[in-house]
Amino acid sequence: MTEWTILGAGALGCVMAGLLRQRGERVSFMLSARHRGHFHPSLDLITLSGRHELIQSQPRFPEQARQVECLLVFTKAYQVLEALKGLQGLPTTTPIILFHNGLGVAEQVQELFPHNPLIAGVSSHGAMKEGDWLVRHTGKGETWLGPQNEAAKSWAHLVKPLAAALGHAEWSNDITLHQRRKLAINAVINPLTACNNIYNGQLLEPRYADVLEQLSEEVFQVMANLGDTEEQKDFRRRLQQVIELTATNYSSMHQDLIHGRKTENEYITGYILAHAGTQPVPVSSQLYQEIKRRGG
Ligand SMILES: NC(=O)C1=CN([C@@H]2O[C@H](COP(=O)(O)OP(=O)(O)OC[C@H]3O[C@@H](n4cnc5c(N)ncnc54)[C@H](OP(=O)(O)O)[C@@H]3O)[C@@H](O)[C@H]2O)C=CC1
Ligand SMILES: CC(C)(CO)C(=O)C(=O)O
Repeated sequence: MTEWTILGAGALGCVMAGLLRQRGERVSFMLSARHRGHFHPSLDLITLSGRHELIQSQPRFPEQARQVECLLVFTKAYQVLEALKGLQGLPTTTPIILFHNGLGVAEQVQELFPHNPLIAGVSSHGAMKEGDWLVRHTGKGETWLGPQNEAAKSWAHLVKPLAAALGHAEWSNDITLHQRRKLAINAVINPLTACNNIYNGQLLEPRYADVLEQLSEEVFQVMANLGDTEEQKDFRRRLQQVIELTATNYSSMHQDLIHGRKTENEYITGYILAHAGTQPVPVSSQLYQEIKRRGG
């Protein structure tokens, strides 16, 4: 049985580790230097039904990269490269699966590990960190995997154990489409909620109707120019659904900004700006600059 090594023991990485362990999968965590010399307690996973489950896993450090069989990367987009640079001993046959939000990182990972199967993952599970080694699974979602290079094309079988553990996992040969569709939602909800200091559901208040409309239009047009054939009404319906489903949540960008952490602005709204071409994207530009100005 393959051992899944999780790089990024944060909210989502810990929930995924917990779900895999619950199905009897072998799981280890590739930890950052700050965990060295510390006692590594069991992970306390609060399930969707509110039950606490203690999860045992194997701690590992970068010098053990040679032993990694399958690497699942759950760091923030801006942490991926730094975290992977420490794993130069990784066997060239080990698949690397990137789960961060936003786009633009995989190309750099490909340069760093040109021979490894490189897979993109898109997950809509919800996870929240409530303390040290204490995470809450806040929402069950879909998980899509797909190849980012030639070497990855023969790894579709990975979805079978993942589907058994996560409830859903599917392989898509057009994973970029899934990534862009998720990014489009994030590019509307995240910067608007972060800059206005509101939870997701407040976007449906009449005072945000105009800006929501303008930003949705900008993001939709950029994606359409990139070749996405989704109709605008379907995009708006999807957006509305996510806002309603996550109405009481603060978006990840809101939480990062309010806690003084770096955001994924560069990989979400930055991606929209970088791919706008000649299309004007004034709302995205303004939000991008505002988040930067506030240190995010
Ligand atoms: N949370 C959610 O519900 C969802 C999140 N996502 C996406 O998944 C990604 C992860 O999100 P989330 O789990 O919330 O983020 P977190 O910040 O909770 O987790 C990231 C983790 O990565 C670890 N990390 C950073 N650098 C390194 C390194 N060099 N070596 C080892 N570990 C490292 C951090 O550990 P340390 O503290 O030790 O530095 C941290 O625990 C993001 O891109 C997010 O947008 C996608 C869907 C849902
Ligand atoms: C879907 C959404 C917007 C939920 O808050 C999200 O993915 C995020 O906050 O990053």
